[in-house]
Amino acid sequence: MEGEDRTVNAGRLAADGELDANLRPRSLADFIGQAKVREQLELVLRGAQGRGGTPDHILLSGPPGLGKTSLAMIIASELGSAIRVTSGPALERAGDLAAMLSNLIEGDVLFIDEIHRIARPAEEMLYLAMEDFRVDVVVGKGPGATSIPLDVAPFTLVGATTRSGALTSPLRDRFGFTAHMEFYETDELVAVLARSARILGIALDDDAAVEVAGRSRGTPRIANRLLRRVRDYAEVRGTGEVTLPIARAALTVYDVDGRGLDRLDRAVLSALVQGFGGGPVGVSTLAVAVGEEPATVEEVCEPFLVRAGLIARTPRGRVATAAAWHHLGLVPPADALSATWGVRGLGDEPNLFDEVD
Ligand SMILES: Nc1ncnc2c1ncn2[C@@H]1O[C@H](COP(=O)(O)OP(=O)(O)OP(=O)(O)O)[C@@H](O)[C@H]1O
Ligand SMILES: [Mg+2]
Repeated sequence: MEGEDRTVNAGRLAADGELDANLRPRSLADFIGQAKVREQLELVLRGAQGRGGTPDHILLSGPPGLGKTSLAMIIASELGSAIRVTSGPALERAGDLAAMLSNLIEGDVLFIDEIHRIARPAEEMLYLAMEDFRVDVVVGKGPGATSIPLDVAPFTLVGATTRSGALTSPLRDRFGFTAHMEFYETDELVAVLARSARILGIALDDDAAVEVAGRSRGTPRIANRLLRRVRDYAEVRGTGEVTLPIARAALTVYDVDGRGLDRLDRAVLSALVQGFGGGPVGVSTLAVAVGEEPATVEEVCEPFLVRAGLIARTPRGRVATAAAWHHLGLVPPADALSATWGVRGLGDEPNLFDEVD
C-alpha cells in the first residue's frame, strides 16, 4: 500500500524492528499508561497464579503501535512462562496449528498476532483447543480419513488484533478477558519518550518531549519513531541535545505538523475543504483528488483524522468539521460540523478500526 512508509504511520515499518525490541517494556510495572488494562490484567494473572492454574485466554484489541505485542511478552514473563509466537496469516493450514498446539508445555503462553486473519480450518481447531485442551487431527484423505483426538497441555492463548470486529463470535466468546487498548494521553507519551530517551542515551528536554508527544497521534510507536528523527536532527544540526527549537525544526523537516498530521493528511483535508467545500464527498473521489489509493486514504489517513475530530464519516460521505477549516487557517462556513464533534477523548470510538460504511 502507498503511504505505508510515512513517518507517522502507526503500523510496523521494517526499520522499527530492532528498535521496537530494545524499547519494549519488560514488565507490567515498566508498561506506561493503559492503567485500566494493566489493573485488569494484573488481577487475571495474579488470580490464576494464586489458584495455581493457567489464566483464561486473553484477547488484546486495539489500533497498531499501542503495545499489544509488548503486553503479550509481559504476560508470559509475569507468569514465568515460555511464549510461543505465531500469527493468523501463518496459520493457513490446520496442521500448522496442530503442530504448535501439540508442542505446548503446561502453562505456556501461545501468542497469535493478527488473530483475525486466521484461516477457517485453523480457527475451528482453535475453538476446541481453547475450550477442552484437545485437538482432532485428521489423518489421511477421502473416505479412509480418520480423526485422532490429541490432548493439549493447558495453556493460555493470547490473541492480538487491530480489528476485533472482524473476529467471529465463537472465537471472541472463548476469550475469558479482552483488553481494550486506548490511545495514549500526551503525558503518558511524554513518559514513554523519557524512558526511550534514557535507554537510547538521548538528552531530551522536558518541553521538547511534550512537543514530540503532542504530534505522536496517541501512539507510542510513532512517538519512538519521531524521537529518532529528532535525535538525527539534533546530532547533525545541533549539539545532540534535543531542545524545543530543535524538536520543532526537525518535525518541520519531516512534515509532521502541530497535531501530528503529515503532508498526505493535510492534502486530504485541503482537498475536502477547498476542493469540495467541506463535503460530503465519497472516499474514492477524495483519493483521486490527492492521487492516492482509496485504501490508503481510508486506512492510513482517515482513522486519525476522524479521531482528531477533523473529519466525520456520514452516510453521504466524508465531511470536514469546523476544526478542519481552522486547522488549515480558514474560516468555516456557518453550517460546518462543530469543532468538538468526535473529540470525546482519544480512543472513545471502539468501532473506528472496524469496517465502517
Ligand atoms: N506502554 C508502553 N510503554 C512504553 N513503550 C511502549 C508502550 N507501548 C508500546 N510501546 C513502544 O511501542 C512499540 C510498539 O509496541 P507494540 O509492538 O507492542 O505494538 P502493537 O500494539 O503490537 O502494534 P501492532 O498492532 O502493529 O502489532 C514498542 O516497541 C515499544 O517501544
Ligand atoms: Mg504487535
